[in-house]
Amino acid sequence: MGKKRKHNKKQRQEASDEVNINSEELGPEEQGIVISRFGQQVDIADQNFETIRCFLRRAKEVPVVGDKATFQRQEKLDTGVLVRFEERTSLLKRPTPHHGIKPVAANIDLVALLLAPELGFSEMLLDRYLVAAESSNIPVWLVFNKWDLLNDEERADIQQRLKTYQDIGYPIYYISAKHGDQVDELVKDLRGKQLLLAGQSGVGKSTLIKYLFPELEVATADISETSGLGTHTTTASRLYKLDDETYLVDSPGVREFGLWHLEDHDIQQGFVEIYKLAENCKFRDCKHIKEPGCAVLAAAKNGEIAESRMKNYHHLIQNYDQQFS
Ligand SMILES: Nc1nc2c(ncn2[C@@H]2O[C@H](COP(=O)(O)OP(=O)(O)OP(=O)(O)O)[C@@H](O)[C@H]2O)c(=O)[nH]1
Ligand SMILES: [Zn+2]
Repeated sequence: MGKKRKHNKKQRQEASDEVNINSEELGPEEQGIVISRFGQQVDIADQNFETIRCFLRRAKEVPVVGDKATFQRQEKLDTGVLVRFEERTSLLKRPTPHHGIKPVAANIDLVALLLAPELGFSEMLLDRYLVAAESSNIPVWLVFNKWDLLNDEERADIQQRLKTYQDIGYPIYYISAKHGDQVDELVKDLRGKQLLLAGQSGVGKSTLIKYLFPELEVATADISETSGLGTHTTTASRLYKLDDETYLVDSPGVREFGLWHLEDHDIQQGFVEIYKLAENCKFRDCKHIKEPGCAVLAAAKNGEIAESRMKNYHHLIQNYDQQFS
């Protein structure tokens, strides 16, 4: 009985999809980029970066912000239909509370991780973010914001601490999003990337977006008003265009991805300078805790690995061992 009802519901759903998607009324195929998703609908920006709300043709297709999409317009309805999306160069996924994994942003080729002084800049949190980004195989740039709040002595201290990361190979920028200091330099280097803005609450992500897109509030209001479809909540991911080849994704779902659960192998590979040395360890499954013939421990002893990085690596790997094995 219950089964039958479900079936009928499915048929009704299919019938209503037919109403929305009448192939005779569809325009030619066009290329665009997914800028936001709301359940079974997506906002796609066309070649002029004008937004069109599109329906998904099949429920199994799950486009996310950043996907390159082919769509067709339904002129009469002022909407469109997503036809397909291209193969992705990267896919950032988020764990869900019940051990599931949810895709959140596609084709991200750089994470710009914002840091700020007054939240108590912490190497531990930074290392967690780096491990999470490395596990998705996405390069990270460190962007230290609110530089205007620091005096010379404080600046020297932060620069000294971040030098460890520069030496490992992470590019570092010092900016003030509020006043626009050094932001243009950062943006120049970002050209050609599809980047994700990440960082703890309060580091200044919205302030940076507002500086880069002064018209933002107008644009956002336009979309929800003219479409009249679905809800445009502040929790939706969003893609902004900096220029024809540079896009910025702000996704509240992944802003704080440094706080997610980390797997053992993520931790081992996520400390890139440690991982590089690990191939010289005597045991292939060496965790560099106290194993004999450990090349990492030997390098740490010689000062080739920064003390704080080694300490944080040990802290993470041992805590997770205790918790999950
Ligand atoms: N002095 C100074 N303050 C800044 C700067 N950037 C941001 N702030 C301030 O820091 C506070 C938090 O900034 P937001 O942009 O809201 O931070 P956020 O990262 O978007 O925070 P969430 O939305 O919670 O994720 C605000 O009061 C900003 O005015 C800066 O460069 N210098
Ligand atoms: Zn080892």
